Amino acid sequence: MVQSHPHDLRGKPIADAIIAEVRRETEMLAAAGWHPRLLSISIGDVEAAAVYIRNQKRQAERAGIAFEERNFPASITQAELEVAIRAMNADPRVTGIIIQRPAPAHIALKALQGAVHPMKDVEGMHPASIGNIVYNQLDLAPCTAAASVELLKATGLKLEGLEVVVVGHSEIVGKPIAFLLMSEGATVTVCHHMTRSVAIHARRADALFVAVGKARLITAEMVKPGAAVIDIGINVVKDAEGRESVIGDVDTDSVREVAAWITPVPGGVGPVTVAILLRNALTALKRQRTLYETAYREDVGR
Ligand SMILES: NC(=O)C1=CN([C@@H]2O[C@H](COP(=O)(O)OP(=O)(O)OC[C@H]3O[C@@H](n4cnc5c(N)ncnc54)[C@H](OP(=O)(O)O)[C@@H]3O)[C@@H](O)[C@H]2O)C=CC1
Ligand SMILES: Nc1nc(=O)c2c([nH]1)NC[C@@H]1CN(c3ccc(C(=O)N[C@@H](CCC(=O)O)C(=O)O)cc3)C=[N+]21
Repeated sequence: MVQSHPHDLRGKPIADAIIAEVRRETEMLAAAGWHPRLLSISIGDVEAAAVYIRNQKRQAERAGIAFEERNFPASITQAELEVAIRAMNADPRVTGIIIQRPAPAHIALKALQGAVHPMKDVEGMHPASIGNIVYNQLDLAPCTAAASVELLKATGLKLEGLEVVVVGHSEIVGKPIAFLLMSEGATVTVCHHMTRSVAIHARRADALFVAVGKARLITAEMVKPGAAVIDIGINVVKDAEGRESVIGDVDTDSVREVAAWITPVPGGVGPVTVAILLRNALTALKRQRTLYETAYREDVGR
């Protein structure tokens, strides 16, 4: 068990609160005959994603959402997968589709994500969903990005005018975080591998988001005293005895002395990411219900 520190901004209580709220709503929907059900697609060896899939399944069940895993052989083609996804799109019993990473090299994940119907895009990764966050419609955002912003909100800091720095600009994490924060009124600086001095930018930040995938990239002297630090990185490292452990992108022990809040890894962004996925599933189900009820309104089609 990892010890909790006074400056730690823990994800578990935030995730639990989101899941409890989702459960309350799924129970009401189920009573009206609307049963949320997620399908998880994994391709080939699932070892690297096994922990996340297990967590997703366990939390989905707590939230009153059915969760089914479909593992396809590594030899499956892109076209065959797209056919399978289209069948899930057309199946009214499927609320949402999750495409687990990593996938074999011959699979183009972006094209697969694009094959998921936007109404069933619970991961918020379809180009239409990404486009919506640019247009300030934030309710089906990419899970990890939304989770990171949710953690910042839990500090109670006012986002309007807040100086925020995001390190990393990937499509699934860094860029969506920047868009979400801009929508909330923050002043956002985005750093990446060509940024001349990440340290100079990072030190000005009231809130620092780090999504790079490099262990201990962010050290204490790069952090403004009193800042909130949201560590999204997941890195497997070995100690001197060869024991493996998971750490983030932030040198947590030194940064804890400077920051007012820091998200631990594990136990920070990860659990909230799963909770947001489930909240997205609820959002998707409610939209599907509205669509159905609109299409079959009495005054339509007569
Ligand atoms: N907790 C969670 O739910 C999730 C955690 N993750 C973790 O977050 C991390 C980032 O994931 P992801 O965004 O997918 O990774 P990518 O590898 O797609 O992106 C990494 C980003 O970091 C930038 N970068 C690389 N080196 C530096 C550097 N020295 N200084 C500043 N920026 C740099 C890259 O810039 P450029 O493109 O210019 O090279 C790129 O934008 C990983 O550790 C991943 O495991 C990811 C998803 C979910
Ligand atoms: N399209 C897509 N969507 C994703 O959501 C996505 C992805 N790609 N690529 C990989 C990352 C990783 N990810 C995590 C989810 C949960 C935990 C999680 O639950 N972590 C817990 C437990 C970890 C543990 O038990 O070791 C924690 O941090 O405390 C972590 C990481 C989602 N990802």
